[in-house]
Amino acid sequence: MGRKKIVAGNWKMNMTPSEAVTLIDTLKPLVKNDDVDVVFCVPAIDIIPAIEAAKGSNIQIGAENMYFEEKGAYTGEISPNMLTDAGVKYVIIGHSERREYFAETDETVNKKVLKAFEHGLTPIICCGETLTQREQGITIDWIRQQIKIAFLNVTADQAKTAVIAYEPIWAIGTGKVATTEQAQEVCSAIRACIGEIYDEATAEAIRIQYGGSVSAKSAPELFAQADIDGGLVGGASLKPDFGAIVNYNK
Ligand SMILES: O=C(CO)COP(=O)(O)O
Repeated sequence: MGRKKIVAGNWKMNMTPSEAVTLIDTLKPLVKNDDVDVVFCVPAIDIIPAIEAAKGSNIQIGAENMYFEEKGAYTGEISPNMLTDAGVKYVIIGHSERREYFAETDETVNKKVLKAFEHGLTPIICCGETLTQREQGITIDWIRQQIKIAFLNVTADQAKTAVIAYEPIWAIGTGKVATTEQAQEVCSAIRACIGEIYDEATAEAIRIQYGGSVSAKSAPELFAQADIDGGLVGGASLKPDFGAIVNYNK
């Protein structure tokens, strides 16, 4: 049994609530594809209007981040309960921009991943190397470390339902997409690492996305790779192009 593809948009810090509704109305008819799970990860303030706007479509709404505590004195943070109560199913954890600008670490990523599973949220767990790391030949070592810490104390049953997004930092927002071979090589190493931590069945079940300058042009070849189960799309998820990316196989 094959893994179902999953294509997620990461809107980052774009779209006001009213712009979110307009964009979803525009994209709704373009992102129909029974072969693909379609997720729009939107800013927290857009979640409620986005869920309303996406009703009756195949679009699921995700969050871009959440905190790892249940509630309390954490000014500015969003709790897992707030997300599930609003109808959110997916949450991006540990995006490289969160790690770079908001001091997230492999350890906080792990806490958030555990908390997401506790609440029945599917985490989209991000990993990726810098250009320097790639040039120094330590990409696979680095990614394995990120994965091993992110999955500490995660059970095999939980891991089977997780999504991992491999996003080379040098390919994000740069128009520099990793070559198909580079992307497949790392996604295959991630699957092997999951196999080592858990077992073959877990490695086969987990879904691994590629992210970094994914476009309507690059998506078909990327998503056809054995270990690439879809994409996490930034810039192109804000445009009608996203419809073509979701329909990469048509
Ligand atoms: O960071 C990304 C998705 O999370 C990728 O962004 P771009 O598609 O804009 O390169």
